[in-house]
Amino acid sequence: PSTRLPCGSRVLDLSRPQVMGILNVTPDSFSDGGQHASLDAALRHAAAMAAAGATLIDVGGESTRPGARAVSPLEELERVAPVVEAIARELDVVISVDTSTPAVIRESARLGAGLINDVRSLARDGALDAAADTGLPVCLMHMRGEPGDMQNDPRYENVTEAVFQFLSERMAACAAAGISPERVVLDPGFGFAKTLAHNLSLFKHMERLHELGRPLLVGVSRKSMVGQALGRDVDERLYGSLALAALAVAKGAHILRVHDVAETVDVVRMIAAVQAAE
Ligand SMILES: Nc1nc2[nH]c(SCC(=O)O)nc2c(=O)[nH]1
Repeated sequence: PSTRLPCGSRVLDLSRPQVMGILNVTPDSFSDGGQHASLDAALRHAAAMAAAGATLIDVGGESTRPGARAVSPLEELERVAPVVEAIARELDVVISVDTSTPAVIRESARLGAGLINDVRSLARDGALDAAADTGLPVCLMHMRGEPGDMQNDPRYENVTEAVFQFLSERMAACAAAGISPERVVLDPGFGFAKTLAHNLSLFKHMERLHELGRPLLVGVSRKSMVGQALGRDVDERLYGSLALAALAVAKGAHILRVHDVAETVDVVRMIAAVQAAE
């Protein structure tokens, strides 16, 4: 695939791995404890992540951790829009908006977002058209069901093949809606409708997804797969998250969605130093 990804007014250089900093603007986000609910705190956090080397900031107004309660489109818009507008004004980063809501997709694009990141792969009514109309790239991610029920005994014959098939189908749906494959980024959806065994197997066989011919985005930072594999609480998952970041880069991932930007940037730079050697 081309190593350049146009993201609105900016271009992302995917010839090297890019780090996407997570900015939760939800009152119940599991790892930030909703501390970024206020706009200036959110902007300060985004600025710190950009300074640490994040080239994308992922703004999410809906917590999609297992069991999270639903948020109304208006409430989601009120959380997200001011933050997108402020970051677009203040920072030189690609703004990714983590949303499934057509109104938020449209308004965020108008305010300067450069990437639509929908964990539901534009399944909601109007989402495909909204994303198509923005002209922005979109990240499609594998999930089954909803955050409220997705962890109720998920089963797969072969989880990697199921993810491959799902992403292939969603890319086709995008193409049919006028979103060309060149605008698509793919994501295995770690932690969404998957057991630990599913997450580990999917990670092990992640290279299979390169056969779809699109950049890969990987989000495993501080997730339960690290917690369950190591027996660590959410604020003790840095080392496990960095191990997975390194392995994802080794497996050809293009974008890493993380909480701990500075640490992950050093992992990426160290790997790049070795790969650049004679
Ligand atoms: N594209 C993409 N978007 C995401 N949004 C979340 S929210 C849950 C959490 O951060 O634990 N995860 C992901 C992910 O893995 N990929």
